[in-house]
Amino acid sequence: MKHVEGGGVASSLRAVSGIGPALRLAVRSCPWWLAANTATTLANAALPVASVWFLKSLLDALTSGHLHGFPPAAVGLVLASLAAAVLPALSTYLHNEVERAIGRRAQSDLYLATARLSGLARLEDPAFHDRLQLAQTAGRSSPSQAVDGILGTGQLVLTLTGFVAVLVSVNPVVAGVALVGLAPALVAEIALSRKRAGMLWAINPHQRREQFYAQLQTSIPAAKEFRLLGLSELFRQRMLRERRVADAQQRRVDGRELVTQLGLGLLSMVVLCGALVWALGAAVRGEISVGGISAFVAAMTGMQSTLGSLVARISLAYHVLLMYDHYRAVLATRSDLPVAPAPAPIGPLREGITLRDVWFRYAPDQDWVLRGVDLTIPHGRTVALVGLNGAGKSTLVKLLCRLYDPSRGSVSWDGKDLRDVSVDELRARIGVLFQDYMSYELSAAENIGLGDVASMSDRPRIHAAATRAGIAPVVEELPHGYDTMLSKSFKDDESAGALLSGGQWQRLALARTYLRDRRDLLILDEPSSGLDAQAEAEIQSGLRRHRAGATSVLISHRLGTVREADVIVVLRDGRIAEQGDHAELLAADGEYARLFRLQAAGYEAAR
Ligand SMILES: Nc1ncnc2c1ncn2[C@@H]1O[C@H](COP(=O)(O)OP(=O)(O)OP(=O)(O)O)[C@@H](O)[C@H]1O
Repeated sequence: MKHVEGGGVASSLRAVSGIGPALRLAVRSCPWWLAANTATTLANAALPVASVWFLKSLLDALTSGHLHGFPPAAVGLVLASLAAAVLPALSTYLHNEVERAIGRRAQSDLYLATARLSGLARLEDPAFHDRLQLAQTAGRSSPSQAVDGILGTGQLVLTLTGFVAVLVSVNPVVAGVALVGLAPALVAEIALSRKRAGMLWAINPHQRREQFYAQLQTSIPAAKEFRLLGLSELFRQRMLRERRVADAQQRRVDGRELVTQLGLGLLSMVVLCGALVWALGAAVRGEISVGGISAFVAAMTGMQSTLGSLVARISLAYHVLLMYDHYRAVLATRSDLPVAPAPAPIGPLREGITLRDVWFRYAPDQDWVLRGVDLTIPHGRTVALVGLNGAGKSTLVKLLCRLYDPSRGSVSWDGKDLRDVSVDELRARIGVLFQDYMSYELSAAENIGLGDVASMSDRPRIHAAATRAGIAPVVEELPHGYDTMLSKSFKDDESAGALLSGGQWQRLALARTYLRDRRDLLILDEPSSGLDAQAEAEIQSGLRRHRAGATSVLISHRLGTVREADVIVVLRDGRIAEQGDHAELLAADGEYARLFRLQAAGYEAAR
């Protein structure tokens, strides 16, 4: 589906076709508030014309001597003034309520849509990120602005019709000329809206980079290197450079807007002056009454300002719809992982997981990361993956979790291709500690409990997982034990914040993985990389017990950690270079033996 990037008639039509979905969203979000808001808007629309009409009747009654017409006109004028005093405030209140309700609903729908993207590829696409950023802003405000635009346009059209009716009753030709004279404004404003939407899309990558540089300068994780390496000035300059590029594009559109507005202002002045000259001439010739002159002048200036507002409204609504198109595009984004029409049930692992001639690259224009991998992970066994940096170990793990599909070949679970089973069911059977695990700015208990959301409040299980990962004593010493916030940004009086060391965070992440110990497949990608020697030894023995009889995949650069694995697979440049158990690989005297001796020599030399 092609979406609006700021130009072209087809994309404009697409944007306008967003009116229906925006209105449906509004109705679903808050039907009653919306109905009340619509009613006050319509009442507001009738007020200015009613006032002009009551004033005309009043003046005509006074000047013609037909005084029986005076009381109803006076009462009408008072009531219209009262309503004019009350309705705007009521309208603002209702409008804000509608805006909040739609914003909540739109935000919820947006994040439901992004959660449906079950793989990683879309989130790694920069163009998708640009769109997502615009969609986040547009999702919050555009649907309610679109409703505003429609209601506001309706209100102004109603008011305008009233003024035109008054003018036509005085002189139809002048009314027609005044209306036609202002048509160019609409065309020019719409063209400007399109330019502005296109500019916003074009500057998005610059704004994203600007935000990135800005956040870096105050981020806690970056603060040490920034201070030590003196990086603040470099990134401040880069931030400003991106800002200047974005500002230059904004300035160009602002300049165009300035010229257009000046031209339109001039045109509207000419039309108004012409009408006034006619009205004065007609009054001198005695063609219109005093009430008629007052109605004409009021209707003419009213029509001018209403037309101006109408043009601005329409162009704003158009701009909002162009932005809303990004929101619709995100909602319509299909998952990067095709969903099987009738997913096969996936049971507990009985035989094993098989990779058959698996080729994988992250994008068609990038190099292959895995090149024809054939591998079996038998049920109840531990398979270790080793190899140099960039060999493809973590990528293989991501394919096991179906975060990507292989570009060629297949991964199967007891013979069932992962593409044919439900991705949620598959992931429910896997426990993983990723190499780049998350450190959540939440309480210690939540950091562990997230491993199994259903057990978030199961304290005995959380304690058991923490004990197994060797982090329980540290957590118990924290100011509020398991309820301590592990953050300096979100602490409050009830949950004083504390920060952990790198190795302690790693143990906490391991505890989170242990909470999923009833799963069929356990994957540990560098589980002890940040741990001290004693901690590593404790973790090793814990892991040994934990893995006994379970199917697991273990990645580690410390070859001592993997020597007990049933099968050790050495990956080199995305291919399996060799596999076997520790003794077999040492006897083969290949890459593994070379790396193992290299590490052992390091320890020997240190003695
Ligand atoms: N999300 C990604 N997008 C594009 N390329 C990627 C991505 N992740 C990894 N790569 C590339 O894939 C290759 C293999 O990376 P991978 O993380 O699988 O290696 P690894 O064997 O786990 O390395 P290490 O031992 O350093 O953890 C690398 O060249 C890397 O640049």
